[in-house]
Amino acid sequence: MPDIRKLVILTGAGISAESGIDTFRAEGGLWEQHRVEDVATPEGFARDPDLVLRFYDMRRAALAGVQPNAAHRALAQLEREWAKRDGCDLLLVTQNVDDLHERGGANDVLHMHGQLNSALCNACEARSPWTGSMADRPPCPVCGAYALRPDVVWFGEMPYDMDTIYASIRSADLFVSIGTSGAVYPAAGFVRDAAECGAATLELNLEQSEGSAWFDESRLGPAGELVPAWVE
Ligand SMILES: CC(C)NC(=O)[C@H](Cc1c[nH]c2ccccc12)NC(=O)[C@H](CCCC/N=C(/NCCC(=O)O)S[C@H]1O[C@H](COP(=O)(O)OP(=O)(O)OC[C@H]2O[C@@H](n3cnc4c(N)ncnc43)[C@H](O)[C@@H]2O)[C@@H](O)[C@H]1O)NC(=O)OCc1ccccc1
Repeated sequence: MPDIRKLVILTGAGISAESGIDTFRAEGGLWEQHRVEDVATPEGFARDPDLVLRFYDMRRAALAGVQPNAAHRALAQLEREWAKRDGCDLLLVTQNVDDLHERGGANDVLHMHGQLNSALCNACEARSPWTGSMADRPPCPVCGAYALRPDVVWFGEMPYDMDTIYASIRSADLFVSIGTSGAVYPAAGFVRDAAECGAATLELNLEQSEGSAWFDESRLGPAGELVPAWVE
């Protein structure tokens, strides 16, 4: 990648599939087990907060039983190499709320849809590292209010750090998408934004996605094989 200086990488649930984390739309995936409207919307939280808090407690607890895979580790290695190259920028943005990029060795990961290991207080808006349960309604560690919610972006809510993401996409030489179905916006629109700003675009995915037509190149296969091969 000699002529690439500005690189943006977007990841989705597919990069964590080989670690044993359910994807969303696969057979038996998360959205088959739970109605999105009930567990991943502000309205669902208002209607039945216990159901939502238990849903995220279950996913948070499951994190302890999984490990990063070769794809996570390869991106961490790329991050280290890229940091040594003068005038080169790498933005690693993920839709995933798991912590496998960081446990795979990556330091600078932008979680545009939030993180399971973080609590958001609806009273003081503080964010607190969180690894335990939230269903037993603990108080906010900052203001003491009983108003904690999972620090994740639900449908209808604005994703995090969109200005940073769009600024990087606008100046990118290469946009790479890994393990995402291209079904959820605004993330699903990034490839089009990048292409319109003149970036080359590459997709690494198990199968064709809803956005495949927008990529210059699509390599199909498991991320655990495709990503280390691409990074090499
Ligand atoms: C369903 C969809 C049509 N709806 C939306 O997109 C909505 C509404 C909307 C907005 N704009 C639109 C435009 C058109 C239509 C609709 C909309 N979007 C929103 O509400 C967003 C907020 C969306 C975020 C919701 N929260 C999530 N997650 C956090 C919670 C939680 O995790 O519980 S979304 C969640 O689902 C998405 C799942 O997608 P994937 O990660 O791709 O997973 P999926 O299972 O679908 O696919 C896996 C892929 O991996 C591949 N794979 C599997 N195994 C492997 C393997 N081993 N190797 C490689 N690949 C593999 C498979 O082949 C597959 O392709 C991810 O984004 C994930 O974060 N907010 C917003 O728009 O705010 C206003 C706004 C306006 C302007 C600008 C900014 C904002």
